[in-house]
Amino acid sequence: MTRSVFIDGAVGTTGLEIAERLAGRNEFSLVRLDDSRRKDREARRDALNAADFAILCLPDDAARGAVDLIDPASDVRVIDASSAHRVAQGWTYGFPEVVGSDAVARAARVSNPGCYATGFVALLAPLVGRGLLPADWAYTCNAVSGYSGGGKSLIERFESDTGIAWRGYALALGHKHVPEMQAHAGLVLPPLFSPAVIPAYRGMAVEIPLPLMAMPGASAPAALRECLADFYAGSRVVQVSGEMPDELLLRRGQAPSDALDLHVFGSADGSQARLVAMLDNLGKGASGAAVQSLNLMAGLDPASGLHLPKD
Ligand SMILES: NC(=O)C1=CN([C@@H]2O[C@H](COP(=O)(O)OP(=O)(O)OC[C@H]3O[C@@H](n4cnc5c(N)ncnc54)[C@H](OP(=O)(O)O)[C@@H]3O)[C@@H](O)[C@H]2O)C=CC1
Ligand SMILES: CC(=O)N[C@@H](CCC(=O)OP(=O)(O)O)C(=O)O
Repeated sequence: MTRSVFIDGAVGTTGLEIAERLAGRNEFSLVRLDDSRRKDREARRDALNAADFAILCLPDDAARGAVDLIDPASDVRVIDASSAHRVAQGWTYGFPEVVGSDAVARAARVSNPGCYATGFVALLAPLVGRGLLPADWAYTCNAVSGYSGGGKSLIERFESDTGIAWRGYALALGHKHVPEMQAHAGLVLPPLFSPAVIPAYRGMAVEIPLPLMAMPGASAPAALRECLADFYAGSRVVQVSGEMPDELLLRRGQAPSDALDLHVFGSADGSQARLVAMLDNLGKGASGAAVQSLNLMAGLDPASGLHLPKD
């Protein structure tokens, strides 16, 4: 059976990468609006209501507007790549490894996790959920992202001003991922989140420093690593490193990847740890995650069409 998929925002950064992952697959047929109609409200309304699946690759306000265009009688199932619905009632968080594959497979409305939130939630949700780290700690998170994370406008900026070596932002501490980071990691307090952009197109590192000696009831680094390895055992997307490499590198010109690699680094006496997630902001951080959810919703192998290391 071939299912129709309408990507609203198909010529944006995320939309193009989703189309690339679906190209050549006969389980899906892509519905396209030509350039003159891709922002036409009526054309979009028709396409949204007629498709089996709609994937919204739009700015937040436009994504909310797209959902408003859907007729309550339409059978279309929606995956929203924006941050509009990540803590909204009636939406399933599209992180099957964390919320369960069945929940995503059944859902009519799926909200794709934010790229930074993917790393943060992947590291903390199992550890807090299984009681190895306290839910009521004031967590901090430092992260760097490739500039494609900011969509067309940031790509244009970094590619025209090649002198930028580092761009700190969200300095007023109100980054839009904080609500989903708190909610889906199961935290009492919002994390203090410090993101930055580096002059690489894609790739990101998300780090959570842990002063374990001060954290009530916190487990030792080895136990944290074992818990994550057990939680993600069998996943083809999420890998937990069994070792502590001397360094972690993001490279310019990195190939697209839908993998998510997790690391636990601990001090020799076990009193401190650094949790680190490495991923492609356009892969498991956006388009790869959307395709993984689409596969599950269509009853297919969740890894179909994904860029993953060979087994
Ligand atoms: N880039 C990333 O790493 C990630 C992005 N996301 C999210 O995915 C969504 C898309 O982001 P991204 O692809 O990066 O953004 P881009 O800016 O690259 O693309 C957005 C696309 O949406 C189109 N668009 C804007 N308004 C409308 C509208 N009213 N109707 C139809 N099309 C419209 C734009 O058109 P035009 O080309 O004319 O500007 C553009 O093609 C955002 O919500 C973003 O936050 C999520 C995770 C990661
Ligand atoms: C580098 C950069 O600007 N990144 C984006 C987040 C990318 C992402 O995950 O976007 P969504 O939340 O829309 O899914 C930002 O910080 O706003």
